[in-house]
Amino acid sequence: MSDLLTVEDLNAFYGSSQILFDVSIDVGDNEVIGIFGRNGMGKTTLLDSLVNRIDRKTGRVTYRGEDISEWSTHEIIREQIAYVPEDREIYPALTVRENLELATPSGVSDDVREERIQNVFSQFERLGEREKQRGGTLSGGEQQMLAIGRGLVSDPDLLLLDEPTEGLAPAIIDDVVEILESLVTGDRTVLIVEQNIKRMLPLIDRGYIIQTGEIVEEGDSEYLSDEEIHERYLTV
Ligand SMILES: Nc1ncnc2c1ncn2[C@@H]1O[C@H](COP(=O)(O)OP(=O)(O)OP(=O)(O)O)[C@@H](O)[C@H]1O
Repeated sequence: MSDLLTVEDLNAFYGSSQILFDVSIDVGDNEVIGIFGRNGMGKTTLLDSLVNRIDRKTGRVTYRGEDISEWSTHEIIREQIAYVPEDREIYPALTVRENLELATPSGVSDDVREERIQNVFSQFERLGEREKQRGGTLSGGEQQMLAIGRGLVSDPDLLLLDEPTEGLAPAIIDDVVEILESLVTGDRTVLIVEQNIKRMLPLIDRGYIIQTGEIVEEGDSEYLSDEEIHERYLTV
């Protein structure tokens, strides 16, 4: 399997605070990778660093063999890397369809845009049924679906998902896990950041655990299912 994304010795800073320390990870083509850790450990900062939404960083980020460390966020997103942030960033006053239309990259023809929106609707039927409903009136799970749909209309080669189950009621988490299951089957490459390791383990191929900005464990889903690891790094 070839590497799609490689991160080497990443150090990330907000102002004078260092948040990440020598983080190295790799993501192979078609792999589903998890990054797990408690609140405030640096998971979001890692994703933000990949797309350069951060004050300052050192280290190297390579995508398809090309060094993208110094690229702007806009240039990185244009390379088919879609980022679904934790706060979802949907437009509450716009309809589901308008949210999806706006997220489709400019330069895509009307036909292709429509095809991609229809693909999202066939993957997430509930969104199709609510096509004309405003984003802000959707349930938490549906808003997460829409946020992921907004990522998918760029037809990404790599999807970055920040805490898709964060802040959702348990029944809605079930829905989101189901959405993620349908997302990770097939040939998609996904990097998921989560606290909820137990729900994510069945979905991922491999994962990393991050503790105060450092990678402290890595392994396949079987290795990461060890309760001792959960107690040490994940249970609050
Ligand atoms: N914009 C910022 N300015 C300064 N410090 C920040 C900023 N964003 C995050 N931090 C700090 O960086 C550290 C890591 O935060 P980060 O959001 O990456 O953690 P996380 O593991 O994603 O946790 P959470 O689940 O709370 O999002 C925290 O101490 C946080 O306070």
